Amino acid sequence: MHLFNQLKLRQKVGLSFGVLMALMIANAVVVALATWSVSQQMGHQKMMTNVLAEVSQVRLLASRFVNNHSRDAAQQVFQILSTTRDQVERADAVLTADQRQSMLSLLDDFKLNFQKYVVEIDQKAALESRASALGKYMALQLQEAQDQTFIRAHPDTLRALNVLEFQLMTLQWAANIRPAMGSPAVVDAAADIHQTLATLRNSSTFTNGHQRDGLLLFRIERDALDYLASFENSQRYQRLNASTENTLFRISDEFKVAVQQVELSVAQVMHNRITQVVVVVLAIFVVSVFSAWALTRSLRRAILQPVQALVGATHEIANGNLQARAHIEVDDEVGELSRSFNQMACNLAESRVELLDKQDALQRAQDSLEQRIQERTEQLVAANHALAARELLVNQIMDTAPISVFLVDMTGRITQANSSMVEMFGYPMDTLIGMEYVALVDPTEIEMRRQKMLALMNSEISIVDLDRKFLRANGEEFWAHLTGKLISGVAGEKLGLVGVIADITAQREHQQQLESIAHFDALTGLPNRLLLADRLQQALIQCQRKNNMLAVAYLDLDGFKAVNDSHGHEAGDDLLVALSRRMKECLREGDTLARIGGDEFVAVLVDLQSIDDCQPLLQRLLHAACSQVTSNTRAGPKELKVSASIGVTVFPRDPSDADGLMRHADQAMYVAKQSGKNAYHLFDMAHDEAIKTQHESQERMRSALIQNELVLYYQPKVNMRTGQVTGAEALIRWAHPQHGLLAPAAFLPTIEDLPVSIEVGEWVIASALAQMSAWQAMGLHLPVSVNISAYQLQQSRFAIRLNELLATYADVHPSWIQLEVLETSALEDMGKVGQVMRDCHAMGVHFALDDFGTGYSSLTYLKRLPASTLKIDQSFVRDMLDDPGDLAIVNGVVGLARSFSREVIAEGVETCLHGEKLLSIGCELAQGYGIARPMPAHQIPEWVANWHQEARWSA
Ligand SMILES: Nc1nc2c(ncn2[C@@H]2O[C@H](COP(=O)(O)OP(=O)(O)OP(=O)(O)O)[C@@H](O)[C@H]2O)c(=O)[nH]1
Repeated sequence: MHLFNQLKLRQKVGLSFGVLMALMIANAVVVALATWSVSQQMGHQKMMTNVLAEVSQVRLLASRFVNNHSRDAAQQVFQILSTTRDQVERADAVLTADQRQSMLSLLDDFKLNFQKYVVEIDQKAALESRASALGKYMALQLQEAQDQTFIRAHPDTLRALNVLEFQLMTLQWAANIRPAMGSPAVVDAAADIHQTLATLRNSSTFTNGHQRDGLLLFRIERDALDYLASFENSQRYQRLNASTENTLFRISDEFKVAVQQVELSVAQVMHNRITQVVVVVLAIFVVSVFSAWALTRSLRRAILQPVQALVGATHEIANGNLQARAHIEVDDEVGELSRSFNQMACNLAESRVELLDKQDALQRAQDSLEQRIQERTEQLVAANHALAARELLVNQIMDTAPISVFLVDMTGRITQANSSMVEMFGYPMDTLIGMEYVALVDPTEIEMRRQKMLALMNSEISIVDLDRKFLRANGEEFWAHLTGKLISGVAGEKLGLVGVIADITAQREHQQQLESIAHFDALTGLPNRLLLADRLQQALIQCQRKNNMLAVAYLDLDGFKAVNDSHGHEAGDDLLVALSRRMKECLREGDTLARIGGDEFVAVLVDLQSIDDCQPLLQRLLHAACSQVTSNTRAGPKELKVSASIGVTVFPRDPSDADGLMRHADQAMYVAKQSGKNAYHLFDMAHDEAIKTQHESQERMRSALIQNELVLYYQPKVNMRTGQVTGAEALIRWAHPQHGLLAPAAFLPTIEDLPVSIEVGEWVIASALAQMSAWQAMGLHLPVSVNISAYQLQQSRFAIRLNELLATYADVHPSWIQLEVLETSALEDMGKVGQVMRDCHAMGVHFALDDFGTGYSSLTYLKRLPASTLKIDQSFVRDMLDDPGDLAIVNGVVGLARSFSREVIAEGVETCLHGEKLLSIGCELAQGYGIARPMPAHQIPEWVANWHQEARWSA
């Protein structure tokens, strides 16, 4: 034990563990050996039991074979015998050599006897079979013999045969009864048969030598003897069987006894072995328990007692006795531990002193810290108060605003809201807080709005500003303006959104009202001009898409002013309202009726397939417009009635734009009015084109006047006889910027009878006067004639305007200007024109009748118009040398002039001959290419100075 104490703790534990392990292994080995030995014995015993069971099985099968000769049973017996033999041969551990030899010889004997028995049984079966066959054959023979005539003649023989038959049957019967085997009955039956056969042999028939009968009887006898011999032999085998059977069962009994003895001895061995095992195991168990107890005791002394001493010292130190020490005199780890512990206790005592010093310092530091905390806390409380006051203020401001202000976190839930939001949406504050913002919008849009809001939060867009529909708690929808802005924390991290919602329901209603006012007529409620323009535009797009037609009907009430004037404005209003309603009723869905002012309406008729489609609608409109209406007049309610004039244009036959269609419908309405009212008129495109062209020409000519593009050329007029230049005809030319110098025929017809032609005519007179004034200033006094159209001459203010122009150029004497009246056939009111000419004449102005002779009423003009000169048309002059008709006319005109005391001048003098001829007729005044072509004004003075008549003219 002292030695054990000297060991280290680790060694003590290792040693104890080793001893315990050795004991456990020894226990395990003993138990394993015992188990193996017992199981061996049990195996032997089981084998013996098997052998015994097989012996019983062999007995059983052998008995079955004995009883029913079952070939299967015999086969199994041989099989089991062979198995058992193998087992016995291999059982050298159980059986002694003698036992084994004796068992094997018993088994071999049994097998030999069983084989013999099987052979005997087979032979017996063969004999019995033979006896049976012979028996049947005998019966047939006996039947044959009994049937023989001769036998019937010998009753003894017959009787002997009958007896024999009976005896054979008896034998048969006796043999078939197994208990009777070998019994006296069989022996007696056999003796009787011998007796009967002897009787038969001695019978007379047998002996009489009737060969055939004798042969038959002899055969019967022989067969009967054979039968009997077979039978007896089978009986012998039956006896052999019985003895072999006995031998068999005896051997098997002996074998069984031998096996049982072996089994008993095996059981005895097993019992002895189990007893030995139990004793050994118990002994080892006791040794183990003792060893464990001894080891535990040693360990207790070596470990527990020092540890307890250490624990005691620890408790003492824990209780404040830092002088306590553990007194342990062992050399192991516990001893080391106690020494370390004692050292630690010393250190602890020293540290404690230091600690107390430090604790004092710490206490002082803590006091100062607490004071600082106190001060800081007071500051924080003050700051919190300020913050709370500020928050209160902000909340009050937020709650005062009539708008919803709220905060939304990054998941889209409302985290803060003002009281206006509670009022606006009708949710209690605690429901609003935590609610998803998107629950406030239209439920069908929730998912889309949620996605958009989350996208906004994760985007760079910091603010949204839009109008949107929201939903109150009671399900009521309302329009509001939403402003949403991303909010961030101090570190720039996104915190969510701040939202402001302002209810704009009233604003929108006001806006809708304004829109309504802007688009609808206040009196009738019909669309106004603005909305009409929009609808017409849309209708045109649809019409082009559907490839059909639409009509624009411009409707103006007839005589509406009279209603106002006679019955008052209110009555007029009533009438407008009632007629608007009726007219609207007679249109189709899709058509538009608009009031564009006063008593003017426009209907847009859509989806027409042809122009004819609009006629029934227009008829209905006319009918509705002239229906009777009861209106409140100044004199009380009265039946009033007006009618309407409608102008219609149809798109795309009229391919104009919306404005063009309106204008054309208006023009057509004007025509309807002109044609007697209460009717509709379809706009005429060709007519419109003509007017347009006329208008353009007029505008172009005005522009030419303004741009000074018109110029006057002058063609000299001469006296061919005297060689005097008598004047010049002013001929207009257009110095067109693109087309060059244009003759009057190129542009005057386009402005014929248009107001601009008057302006051009006046310009010609004014320019000629200006030119005359200029020439005069140069010393050239040259009378000038200008052409005046019938249209201009018929203007009521012509004389006045001429006077004004003459007054402008006062230095030019009126008698120096001559007006050549063109197109005299176009003069409508001869009396009026005559008066104008006389008025002009009174001013000193002379007239010439141009192209005289071309019109068939020229003579009337000559008679009634106060013209001092006749101008022979150049067409007659040019051809008079060849055409006697023209010459006759020229002659006639010259004669007329002379008769009426008028001057005559010929134009179209192209050659010297023309001049000669005219002179010969008596016409001295002339103009034409033969004299001079028309020339610019600046060339005239030189030409006048240099011109000389043809020598032949003066002759
Ligand atoms: N009662 C009423 N009269 C209006 C209103 N607006 C315009 N008027 C009058 O309607 C009349 C329309 O004038 P016109 O179309 O020239 O009169 P009208 O007698 O129909 O002439 P025709 O069209 O040539 O047959 C004018 O006297 C306007 O003063 C309105 O809102 N109410």
